[in-house]
Formats: sequence, structure tokens, C-alpha cells
Amino acid sequence: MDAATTSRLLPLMKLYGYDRSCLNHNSSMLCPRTRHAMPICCHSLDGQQSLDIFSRKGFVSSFDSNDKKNSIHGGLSLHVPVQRRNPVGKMFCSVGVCPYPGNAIESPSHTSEEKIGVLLLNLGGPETLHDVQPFLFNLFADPDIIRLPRLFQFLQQPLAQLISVLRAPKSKEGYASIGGGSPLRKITDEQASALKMALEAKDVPANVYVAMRYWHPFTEEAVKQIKRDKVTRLVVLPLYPQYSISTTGSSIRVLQSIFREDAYLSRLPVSIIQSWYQREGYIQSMADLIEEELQMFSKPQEAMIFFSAHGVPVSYVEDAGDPYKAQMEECIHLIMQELKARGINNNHTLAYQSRVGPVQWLKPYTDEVLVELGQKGVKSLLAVPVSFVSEHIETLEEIDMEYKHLALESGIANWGRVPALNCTSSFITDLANAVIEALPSATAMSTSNTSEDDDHDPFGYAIKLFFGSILAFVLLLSPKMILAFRNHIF
Ligand SMILES: C=CC1=C(C)c2cc3[nH]c(cc4nc(cc5[nH]c(cc1n2)c(C)c5CCC(=O)O)C(CCC(=O)O)=C4C)c(C)c3C=C
Ligand SMILES: [Fe+2]
Repeated sequence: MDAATTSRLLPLMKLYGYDRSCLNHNSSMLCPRTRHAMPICCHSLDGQQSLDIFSRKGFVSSFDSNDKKNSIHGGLSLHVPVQRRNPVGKMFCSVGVCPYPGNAIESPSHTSEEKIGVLLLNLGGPETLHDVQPFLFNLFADPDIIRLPRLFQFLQQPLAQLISVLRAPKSKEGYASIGGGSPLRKITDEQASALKMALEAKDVPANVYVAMRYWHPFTEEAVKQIKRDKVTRLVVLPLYPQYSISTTGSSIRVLQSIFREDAYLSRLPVSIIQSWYQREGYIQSMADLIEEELQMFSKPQEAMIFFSAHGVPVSYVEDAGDPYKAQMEECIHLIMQELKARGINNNHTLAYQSRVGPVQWLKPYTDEVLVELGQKGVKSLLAVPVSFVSEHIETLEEIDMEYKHLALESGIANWGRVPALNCTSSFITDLANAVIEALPSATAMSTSNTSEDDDHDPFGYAIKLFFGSILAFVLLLSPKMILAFRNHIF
């Protein structure tokens, strides 16, 4: 590569974490993260210079340099295809990075006044016991959490009110036992600060925002701040390693609806990282924690590694095509593969926890498997929370208290639990890398804002309301529902 091309490309490379010291010799470059040599290929097409950098696994990124505009295009940092079809044929950007869904329009030229924003998506949690019922209302009012048939959707809010009131006493007990509120906001804020610092250390200054789905700071609050700061390029990073309709899907749906309504936001280049459970940095960080925690047992090789993931109703996977279960299984496979490579060959199992309501959830259920393992004579067990990266009520109360108690009662003598990743530095560094890799693929959303026809058809709506009410009565009075309420299943 000649000196002129190098100097033209350097500012672009710098933005993505590469600097002059990364240039090894004419045809290869050092990865700023691993310091492995990566072949580079420089070519010229229609007068435009372009630089492709290859990792050991294949194509990493591509930078184009144009004398006049100095713009970047393409540059997908992917080792896998962007779009993958799930088994029922719905499109999910299930692995890696994808530009904002919808009718993409060309992203504006990249300039030196670029203001990068990173938006962390999370669930949110009640900060006081007083917040519990309204938090539960927000959760159950989400059509991605209680998926009603279209005809019944007008019942969403009254149903959310009913279930949140019924569920609140049990939830309050749980939150009271972990100090009177969820630690989620504090931990997510700490992760945001750590990520900002990790990005700065890689020469990619960025503002990091937090958007919670069901409690403060709500998505709207974060988006307001993004607008105030005049961010010019945004990476959306859900703090869920695996994609589920009920978590990442729900948060992105809200984000999309806010962005569609706003002229500035709908033109903002955005890149959404849909899931990242397969990233090497995440897998290694999880393996590090497991390896470390196994050492706490007197006979580490005898401990069963027990992955406990938050469940979702079976219908999400089987009817709606949620890739959550498949991604979870692949994630466990990758963690176990990494442990095997380190000479750790413990038995392992995966079960699902935290089911709510009178429907079938993903099986096997954590509580049932713990009892079975105790009966089978398993004496040492290491619980690994795997669907979430911060401590929260389901690690601190459900696993550390309820499941531990159940396991000991069932004959498991030695109990351990892997901590959540929280601000583990190797994990935060990997998130920073994920953000940097996602930057070039940011694409603006179209400004089109088409509402569903039904919303403008009062006659159709009245008919649905009438028949919906009759069906709702039948449903609410069905023996299954009555039983659920009586047994305090919610
Ligand atoms: C990957 C993680 C999660 C999935 C999938 C998920 C699905 C899901 N959750 C509920 C119902 C509840 N979840 C609650 C709390 C909660 N859920 C997650 C994560 C996932 N949920 C977290 C991290 C938290 C805890 C937040 C905190 O405050 O610490 C609650 C409230 C707590 C309780 O009462 O148990 C409910 C209810 C459903 C119905 C669902 C899928 C459809
Ligand atoms: Fe949940």
C-alpha cells in the first residue's frame, strides 16, 4: 500500500480502533485487540480506494476512501451472514450486527464531527417496593410479554392491571428480601460508564445511554438525551446475550416506533446488535467465571455445571419463531467447548427458571431438575445464570435463596453460584469491540410512517370490541383461568 493511500485511510481506520501502529507491513495489519496479524487488501475501483481487512476467521471490515467525501460505506464486521431465517420463516437478524430494520436509506457521509452514541437496552426494575406494582403493570401491558390474539388486544391494559395487582405481593416479597429494590439501574449505569471508558481507550469517544423497557430511565428519556446531544451515529446494544421476542425484540419495537415518529431520528444512522452470545470475548468471560468458581469446590471436577436460563412460554418458540431457545443451546455448547479446550470436562445441564402464569414454559424447569439431580445422587452443583449479564432479582433471590434451599433439601450438599458478569473487564472490552465492529453498518431508517388500517376504521374496531368482549368473558371464566387466580399462579 502506498504512503498516500495509507494517510488517506488512517483517519477512517482510527475511528474503528486501528491506528498507525497497527500497520505491520505492506500486506498485513495488527489487530488492535488480539495483536494477531491480519491480511489486508487494498484495491481501487472507479477511482475509489478501498481497504479490506481480514481476520483469521474471514472478512472483518472494509473501508472506502473517496478523495472528495472521505466517506465510509459497507464495512460490515461480520463473521456470519447478517440475516438468517428462523425455522418458521420469519426474518430475524439473529446473529451479529444488522442495520436498522425497515426501508433503509443511504447513511450520510462520515465527517470529522461524528458524535457516536451507544444505547444500552435493558429490562429495568423497581427501585423501591412502592414501584413494584406499576413496574409489573408496565411489564404485563407489553404485547410482547402477554401476547394476546389481535381480537383481544384491547384487553391488554385491564389484564395488565389485574395481573400486576395479583402478582405484586409475591414480587414485593422477593424485592424486599434483596434489599427493597432491583439493583439493575445501578449496575447498568456502571456498565455504561465502563463501556464509555473502554471505547475511549480504543480511541472511539462515544456517549453511552441507558434505555430501560419497564422502569426508569425509560426508552423515551434516553432518546431525548440522544437528540439533545445531537448524536450522528448510534449503535444499539441490548444487554441480553440471546435474542428473545420478549426482551430484545420488545425493546427494539418500542425504539422503532419512537424513531419513526421523529424526522431527525428516522434519518440517524443506526446499527442494532441483535444478539452477541456467540462472541469469543463473551464466551471466554463466562468460561473464566465458571473456571474460577469451580475452584471453590473441594473436588472441582465432580461439580455439575448447571446453566439456569430465564424461560419463555413454549408458544414463543413454537408458534412465533423466537430464536431464544436455539441461541441458548448454542451458547451453552460454545461455553462448554471453551471449558473443554481448557481441560475442564465436568458434566453440565441446562434448565429454565422464572415461569409466570398458567401456560407451558420452556422445559426442563430449574426447580424440577434440581430435585431430580438430588435424587440421582449429585452432590456438588455450580449454578450459572446465563440469560442476563447483571445481578438481579432472579439471581439474588430465586437462585441464591429459593433454588439453593431446594437443592440442599434435595440432597445436593455443595452449592456454588457463578456471579453475573456485571463490569468484568474482559466482558466490557468485548462489548466495546462489538460496538466498534457495528459502527460501519449503521443505516438510517426510512421516514415512512404507515399505521395499520384497522386503527382508522371505527366500524371494524367496534365489531372487534363487541366480539372481543364476549370472548374475553368466556376466557376469563374458563376453569383454567379461575384455577390460575385461585392458586396465585400470577
Ligand atoms: C433473558 C431474560 C429474560 C426473559 C427472556 C424474560 C421473559 C419474561 N419475563 C416475564 C415476567 C417477569 N420478569 C420479571 C423480571 C425480570 N425478567 C428478566 C429477564 C427476562 N425476562 C429480568 C432480568 C428481571 C428482573 C428485573 C429486576 O428487577 O431485577 C418479572 C418481575 C419479577 C417477578 O415478579 O418475578 C416478571 C413478572 C415474562 C412473562 C417473560 C416472557 C414472556
Ligand atoms: Fe422476566
